[in-house]
Amino acid sequence: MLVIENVSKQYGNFQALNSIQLEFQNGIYGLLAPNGAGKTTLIKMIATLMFPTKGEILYNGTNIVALDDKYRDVLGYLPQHFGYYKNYSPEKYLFYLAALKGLDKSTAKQRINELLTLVGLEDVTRKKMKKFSGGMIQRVGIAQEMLNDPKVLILDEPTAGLDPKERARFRKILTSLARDRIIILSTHIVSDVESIANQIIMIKEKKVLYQDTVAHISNQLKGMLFETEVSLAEEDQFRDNYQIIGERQEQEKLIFRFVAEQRLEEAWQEVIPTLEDVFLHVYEDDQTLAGSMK
Ligand SMILES: Nc1ncnc2c1ncn2[C@@H]1O[C@H](COP(=O)(O)OP(=O)(O)OP(=O)(O)O)[C@@H](O)[C@H]1O
Repeated sequence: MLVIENVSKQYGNFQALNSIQLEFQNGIYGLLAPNGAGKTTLIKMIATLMFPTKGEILYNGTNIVALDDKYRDVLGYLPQHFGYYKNYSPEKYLFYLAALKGLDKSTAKQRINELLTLVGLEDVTRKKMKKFSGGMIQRVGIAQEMLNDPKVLILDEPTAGLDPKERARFRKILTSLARDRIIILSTHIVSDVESIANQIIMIKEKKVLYQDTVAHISNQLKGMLFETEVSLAEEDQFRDNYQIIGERQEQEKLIFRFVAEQRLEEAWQEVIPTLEDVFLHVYEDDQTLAGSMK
């Protein structure tokens, strides 16, 4: 088990995270927040690339800094951008990394074969990576992180630049890996984690706002989310009165999806809230969201 115990992080005078308290068991955790909320900071501390200003991170009860190499042996970390040799094939690249990690040749051979099959690259093991798509490179990244069979696998915005099909494939691979390890996936894209995460962690104003299941978090807006038709003449007033979460135009009418304390009009249709609705609701006033929606 991994525990983040009252962790704060300060960059000079700037506080990036404040009293973060989290617990991780085996399974997938989606760290979901807009850019700039502190995801990378948190992830770098879990990966021991940075240290908390206050508090500590414990793996099975011991501070990860004290565990040192023993912790790094069970850790896999895929950063936002990872370096690889374009002219290498995945097989050659993984052999090279396996040697650096001290795996013997026959263990490495078997493991690399298994991993390249797991990530669906078995037909291109000897092709140069310079010809690979973004999704294929990310799959090489996962294989690379899995070489030492980590018990804590951390991925920072791993789906950036992937198309929907590649994202779906990525989710499937992670699900297959989550049975016997902790997977922490940071993203600002709700659909990356909505269907696969056992728990979602949302950070707001430098603190943990939620650590809960998708269903429980979505329920936060139960009874408060509606859709209704609004004429163009009523549009401005409606926008002033309610938080609009989504909108579409149908013929001459606008259909708004919005939050209100309770149902005030017969015509309002109550709708079932999704994680995306809660995300948009929670981060509405967050200046960082503007950047993450680009
Ligand atoms: N080395 C640093 N010195 C000063 N401020 C920093 C440093 N690193 C990050 N920050 C600030 O801390 C805040 C959190 O940054 P962080 O990179 O953790 O956010 P994030 O949620 O991961 O966003 P992104 O996805 O854009 O990386 C931001 O306001 C950022 O400007």
